[in-house]
Amino acid sequence: MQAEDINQAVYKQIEKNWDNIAKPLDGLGRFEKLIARIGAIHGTTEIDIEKKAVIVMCADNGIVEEGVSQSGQETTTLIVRCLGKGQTSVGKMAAFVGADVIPVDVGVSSDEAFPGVQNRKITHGTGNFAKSPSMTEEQTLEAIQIGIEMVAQCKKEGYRLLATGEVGIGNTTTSAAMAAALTGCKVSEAAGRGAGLDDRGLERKRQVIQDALHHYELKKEEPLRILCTVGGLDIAGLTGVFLGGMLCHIPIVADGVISLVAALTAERLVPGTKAYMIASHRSKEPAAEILTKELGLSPVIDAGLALGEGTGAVMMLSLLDIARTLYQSETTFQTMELAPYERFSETEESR
Ligand SMILES: Cc1cc2ncn([C@H]3O[C@H](COP(=O)(O)O)[C@@H](O)[C@H]3O)c2cc1C
Ligand SMILES: O=C(O)c1cccnc1
Repeated sequence: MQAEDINQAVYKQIEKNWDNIAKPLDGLGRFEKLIARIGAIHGTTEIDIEKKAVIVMCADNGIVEEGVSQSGQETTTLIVRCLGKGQTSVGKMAAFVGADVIPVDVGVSSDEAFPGVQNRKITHGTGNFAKSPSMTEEQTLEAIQIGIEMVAQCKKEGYRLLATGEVGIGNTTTSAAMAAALTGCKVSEAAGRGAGLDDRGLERKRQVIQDALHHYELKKEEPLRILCTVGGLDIAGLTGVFLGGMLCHIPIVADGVISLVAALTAERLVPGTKAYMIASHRSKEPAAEILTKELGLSPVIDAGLALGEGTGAVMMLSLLDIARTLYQSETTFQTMELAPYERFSETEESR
């Protein structure tokens, strides 16, 4: 599979349209480029991001047995139960922003039927990668397929912009392990406190990841094996969402470290997929910065967010909406009877 290029002619036209808005050239900074990229992905200079949603992949992680999270595994079930009713952080924030929340159970350990959550359960939580690989290749591919299908379904339903989120206690451990394996960075540079781990816990988390990476001898060039071995069903599902964005021409706004590790996995599986990704924020988890650098993405919000569920991505949806409002507005040099700025040098680098 190869990623299709985004529409460069549309991108350039949107850049020009921005210059016609009565403001300093490039005054809206990276938002101008992001709106241009959204239009280029959609293939039109008319930016329509009215219908949007956050897809929240939910799954349990066997590695929690090793004491790598401040919370117990049962917490995932409690959060997912509330998520389906719109009662968690992402539900409240998405309602404010006008985005739908689409929660998907790809592997929560309990057998509970969660109203408001799509049941695509592959298995009841993953294996503990300190003892055996998290998932089989079959399970991993199934989760990726589900992510792609979710985006294809959203496309059919008229969604124009999607964001990623997750719920799964222990998933900052799977993410840090994957980030270290995919980039070759040190475990100490990748692993953070997740949802509030104390000093001893953080030490244990680093050791567990270190031991596993030593044991499995994962190579950077094996993204699928890395995902199967130390990843999780939520990350695999999100990898599918990013691939789906590229296949269906829908921009995907990435949340924090868990989403970003899925984003890098998607890019490694199908180079070029990153053109369809938008980074939302600079997560407090240290691996996030390494991952965005590797992807060449520039997160916009820098507020020490460490919440997950897709909350940072949902905040970014509202910022994109604000930028879009100005782009589509009548605040042009013509309507304001002002002379437009002129670009003296039209070289690519100067823009
Ligand atoms: C009450 C609560 C609500 C959450 N919502 C998202 N997360 C976030 O924290 C979890 C990952 O952190 P770790 O790897 O340290 O377990 C994920 O579920 C993530 O979405 C939560 C965590 C908790 C405790
Ligand atoms: O970066 C994230 O997405 C994150 C950080 C801490 C806890 N949960 C998620």
